[in-house]
Amino acid sequence: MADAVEIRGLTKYYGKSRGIIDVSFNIEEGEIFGFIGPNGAGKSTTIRVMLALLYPDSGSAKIFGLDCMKQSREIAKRVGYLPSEVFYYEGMKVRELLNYSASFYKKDCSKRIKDLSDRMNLDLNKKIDELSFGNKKKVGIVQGLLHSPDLIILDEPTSGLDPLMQQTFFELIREENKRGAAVLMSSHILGEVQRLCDRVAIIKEGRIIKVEKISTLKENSVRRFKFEVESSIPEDYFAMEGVDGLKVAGNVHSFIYRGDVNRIIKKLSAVELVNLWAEEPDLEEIFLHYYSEGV
Ligand SMILES: Nc1ncnc2c1ncn2[C@@H]1O[C@H](COP(=O)(O)OP(=O)(O)OP(=O)(O)O)[C@@H](O)[C@H]1O
Repeated sequence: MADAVEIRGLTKYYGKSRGIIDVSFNIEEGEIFGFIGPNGAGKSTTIRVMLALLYPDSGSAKIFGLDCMKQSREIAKRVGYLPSEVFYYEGMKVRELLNYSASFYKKDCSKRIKDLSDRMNLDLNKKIDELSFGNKKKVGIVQGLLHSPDLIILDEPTSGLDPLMQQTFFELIREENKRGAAVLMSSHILGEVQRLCDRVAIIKEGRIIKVEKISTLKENSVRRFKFEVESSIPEDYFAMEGVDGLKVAGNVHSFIYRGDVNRIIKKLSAVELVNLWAEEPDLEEIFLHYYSEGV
């Protein structure tokens, strides 16, 4: 069975300026895949090529085994897309706009429209120009999901949604995923990628620097240790590979550790401890680590 997404060596320049360079990754069927990097890293460019809104200079992009350039019409029936910014014909009512969108798919989407709008607390009888930015975003979400797509592409989906609505939105995406849809979500907010995704591609200055399982990213990388000792220990006791940013305040020591946890536990076990905290850093710290090392 073909992967939901297969991107190989995708490169796109805007004139002389870099868009994306040699981007490759796969998304398996049923997977929730995160795409993270700061503004301008190349997330939207990659997504626009996948949707045939941009033509790449080289490389290939396939969705369900279909070529994104040559078979974009077939692909469109199976893909739901939420762009980072949504623009609408302002004169329309929400219901009219959604029915109009549904007419492209040649199937009855009325129940889905009602269910999704209820879930998102969206009033179908409002005029588009009466809606706030957040409510327009909700229209985009319903529009992207109303045909029960097999692949959902979300470009910075949560900007403009309040925290409660973000929660509802994530639940909705999880349900769509249980229904069988694969998901690609771009974001520069690591917390939300961490909450939702199975795997993540990290993009920096147009290039993929890492594709990793969220669980591996969290497990195999940095941990923050803080501990209180009974009596003072030599300052260089923890001068070992993997230990970074050692701070000592009275009897309380703290540092960031990267590497096999057993090594550091053995080292710690020889010290008389009063208290110990070992914290799992969030993706933000891990991400910064990758960035600072320029991996
Ligand atoms: N239409 C365009 N013309 C020229 N350069 C562009 C154009 N669109 C994007 N770029 C450049 O391509 C690079 C990648 O931009 P892209 O929008 O793909 O990044 P992004 O990761 O999606 O960031 P953001 O979150 O800000 O949208 C940036 O350096 C950007 O300046």
